[in-house]
Amino acid sequence: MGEVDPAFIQEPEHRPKISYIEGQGIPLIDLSPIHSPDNVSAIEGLVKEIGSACKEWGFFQVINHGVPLEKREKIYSASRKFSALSAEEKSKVRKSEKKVYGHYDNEHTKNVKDWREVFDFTINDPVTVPASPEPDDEEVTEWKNQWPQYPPELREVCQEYTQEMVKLAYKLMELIALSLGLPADRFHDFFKDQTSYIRLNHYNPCPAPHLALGLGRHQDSGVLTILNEDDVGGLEVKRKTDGEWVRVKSAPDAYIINIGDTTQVWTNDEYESVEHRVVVNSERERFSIAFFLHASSYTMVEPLEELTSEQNPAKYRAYSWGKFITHRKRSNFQKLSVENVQISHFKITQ
Ligand SMILES: O=C(O)CCC(=O)C(=O)O
Ligand SMILES: [Fe+2]
Repeated sequence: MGEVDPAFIQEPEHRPKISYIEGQGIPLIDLSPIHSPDNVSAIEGLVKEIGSACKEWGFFQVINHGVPLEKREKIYSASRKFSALSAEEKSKVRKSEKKVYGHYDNEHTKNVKDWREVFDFTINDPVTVPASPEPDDEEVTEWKNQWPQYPPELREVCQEYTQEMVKLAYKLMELIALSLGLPADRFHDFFKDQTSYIRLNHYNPCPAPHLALGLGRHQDSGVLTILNEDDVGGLEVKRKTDGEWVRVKSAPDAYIINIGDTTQVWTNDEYESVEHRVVVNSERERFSIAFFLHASSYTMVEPLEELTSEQNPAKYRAYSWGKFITHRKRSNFQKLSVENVQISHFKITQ
């Protein structure tokens, strides 16, 4: 049994189990119909599948998504090269409270250290956001990317990959809108100046995988996440039906999609954002790439009017997306004595 710094050790109830349940039930959805949009009945079938997946799991996988394999291979290759650089080299693009994108290996989830390193970049560089989380402060600031010298192609392959993610994200949001009985383009306006970003994840082999987690349990705070993982595995989803952790077994060439907190609020809890975490192992390193679809910073997030009624009143107060992310970014670099800002803080209690 290996030993790790106590900062990584999870409380006993959050440690991974030795044996795990493989998430066979996680829906696998074939997106082929989106490439022939005139086939109305195929689209209708797809919309139904997406709707049930969002409702029952909050997680699903998609195949025939249209993202060229070559673009994904290129970004993985650059990500591997970057992760192999010396700590000193990587520290040149280190994330900090002021420089919020770049490399980081000291992240905590719920105050326990994660066994991973990340490289983050915003897809709209620079992105304009509030200068502080203070509600009355109207000042804005810009968050900019930091690109390393090596590998030189990193920036370009990331930009190419971004275009594919944005296209797929819009398609998925159209299907989600239709599944809620809304016009396909209902969500588009929220993304004019989107604050979406991409995270290249790297999980090293861990000497104590029974005590630590690659990434502690959490929900994604944005609209939707589009994740690709290599063949190592480790992502676990908290099954809605019984609260058990189940392992996602990624299908070849699939993307794993999950609903985020913003969508939960927009849909007034119709589609819930589900907890997930990453388990590590002692033998193989793991890479994954996550695209986080986020609204424009000036968006006020609140249940959509069409999805609320007298019988189903709004369950959340409106909150500013820009203030929310500014709050989150600030607390990422401080040890927390109170819980990070969550959508539950905006819940209306009757
Ligand atoms: O690496 C993974 O499989 C999941 C990463 C994730 O959930 C996240 O970065 O929010
Ligand atoms: Fe996540």
